[in-house]
Amino acid sequence: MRTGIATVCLSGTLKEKMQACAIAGFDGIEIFEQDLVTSPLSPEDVRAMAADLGLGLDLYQPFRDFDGVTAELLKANLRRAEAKFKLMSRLGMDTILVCSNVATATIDDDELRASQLAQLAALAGEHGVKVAYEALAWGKHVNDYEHAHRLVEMVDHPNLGTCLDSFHILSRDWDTAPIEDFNADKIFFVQVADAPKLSMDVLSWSRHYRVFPGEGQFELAKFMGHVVRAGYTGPVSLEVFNDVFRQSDVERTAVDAMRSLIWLEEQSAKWLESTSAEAAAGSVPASRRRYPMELATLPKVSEPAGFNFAEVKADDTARLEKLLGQLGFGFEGRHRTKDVQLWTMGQARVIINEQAASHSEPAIAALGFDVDSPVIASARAQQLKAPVVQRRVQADEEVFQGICAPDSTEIFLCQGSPDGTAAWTHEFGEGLEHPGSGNRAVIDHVNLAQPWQHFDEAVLFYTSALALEPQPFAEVPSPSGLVRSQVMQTTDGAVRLVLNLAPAQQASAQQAQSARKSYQEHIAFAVDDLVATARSARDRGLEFLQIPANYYEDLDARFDLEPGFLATLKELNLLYDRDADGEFLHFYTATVGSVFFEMVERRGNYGGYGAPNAPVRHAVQYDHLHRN
Ligand SMILES: O=C(O)c1ccc(O)c(O)c1
Ligand SMILES: [Mg+2]
Repeated sequence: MRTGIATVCLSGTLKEKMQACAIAGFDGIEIFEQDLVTSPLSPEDVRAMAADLGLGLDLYQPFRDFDGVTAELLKANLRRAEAKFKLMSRLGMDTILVCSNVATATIDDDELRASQLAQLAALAGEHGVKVAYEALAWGKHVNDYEHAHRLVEMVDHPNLGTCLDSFHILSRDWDTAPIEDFNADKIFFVQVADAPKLSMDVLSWSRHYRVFPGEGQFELAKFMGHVVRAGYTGPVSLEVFNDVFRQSDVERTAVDAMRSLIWLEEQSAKWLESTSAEAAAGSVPASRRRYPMELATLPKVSEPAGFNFAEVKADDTARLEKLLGQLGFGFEGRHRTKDVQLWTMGQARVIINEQAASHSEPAIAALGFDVDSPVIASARAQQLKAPVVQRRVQADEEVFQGICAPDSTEIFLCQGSPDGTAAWTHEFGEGLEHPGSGNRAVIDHVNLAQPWQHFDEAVLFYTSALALEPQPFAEVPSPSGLVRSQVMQTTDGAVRLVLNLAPAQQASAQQAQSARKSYQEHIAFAVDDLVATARSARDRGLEFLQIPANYYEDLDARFDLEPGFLATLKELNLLYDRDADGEFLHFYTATVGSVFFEMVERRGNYGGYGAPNAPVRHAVQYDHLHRN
């Protein structure tokens, strides 16, 4: 698959964008007119620079408001087009994108449109240029890709084809299956963009909220599958208008973009395989049909089987130790060579890193996941451009495969074991009898704070590298703003990550210096009997997050709880939720540095996180932060 990206996706000057695209490994780019017009580089400079960088200049765009106009306007439009064709010859480019008319079209007549497009194609032919006609979702008369394709077929000129842009097609919910029957020679270009499903006017949605494939909710593998089956072999190019990406670090965004295409390529191959197997079921055995477009695949991984460990950092290590002890964790000792401690409760393993926490580091420094094959999982992540974590290891210590997540949490791919134990724990606590409390517990979920400019990147990272499935996101009200919360989990719920986009902080001078510190992160542990766990923790002096009395009144109103049970919840600062599948009890500890813990009990098949209680938690924590 030939990969591409439009310069409009990125921040910086044309030169910076081109360099970042080359570093990220793109085959080619689309030059957005604005980027050229505002550049000090001459067209010849751009052409030479692209050649030096090994970047193809695959598409010049956009050319607007050409078709369906009066004879007078057509003349002016053809003149305007010819100027661009001449410019393209200096750039060494051969394909231009022409958008369906959104502004100046006054005549809604396919015969007229076809004759005007035919004149454009003839002129383009004289300049060796190919015109890719694209139906914008908000085009005045042409806003459906099949309509654009029909016009191209009517004109039937070798210099006129269509551009398929997934956004314009999927935002309108058009069926993508008819693409398969398109004549591949008439598809000149393919643009891909994903987007969250939003209800707003489609132009605003398109210009501000597009994201890279895998970061939104469109069925892009299916779209691409149809394109591949049509026999298309040209560039597959990202065209993502996004307010955040346009102001983020250019090289980093280009890598995120490249990751999305590598992932999409694999997903498209999978979609093709699964749908051709379906079609062939019962008749000929499913053979892998070959298509003219070669689709690369990645090392295959299945979902992680569980959390292997979580590693936390805080300035006040002693307070962290105290908190874990009060929760019922046992101290398993220090590492033989590193400044870390191991605490366990059942199969929940927490490492306290005693190195001073820097303000730019996340409170949850590392997470270990149980996978079938750490080497294969690591190879996959690296092919998806995940940076590798370098950690010192001694000769006799377990070597972990580590990769770095976008929020700089280190992700370790660990060998899972059938009984849930971990071999590396022997490196801790020489001479110590293992004093773990014997209570059953596992890491239930981990809540990670995401810097606002890397949220979408994180969703794609965990989807593509770790095979977690993004759930529809929620917005949780908190005193400092709405917190966007996105659950990423395995099908069986054994691994659940909650990504939180913290609202911009109204930072005091001190907080501004340590912006990261105001993002809190937490680890939740599941136990069998939450009330008993809470009572023991209280007896050991645990500092619970104090829940306001109003909460319990509201709880009673909503659920009509048995009075004794309600009194127990209130007495122990427990939170409660119930849905059709089961019940959920949980409590939170006070925060140390920027990390806190949660204890949960899931009853029945409750699969959520106590979302209705999240605003209470945020409000109480806010109160604490601003009181101290
Ligand atoms: O928003 C636009 O105007 C616009 C321009 C060019 C494109 O290829 C496109 O998809 C949208
Ligand atoms: Mg487009």
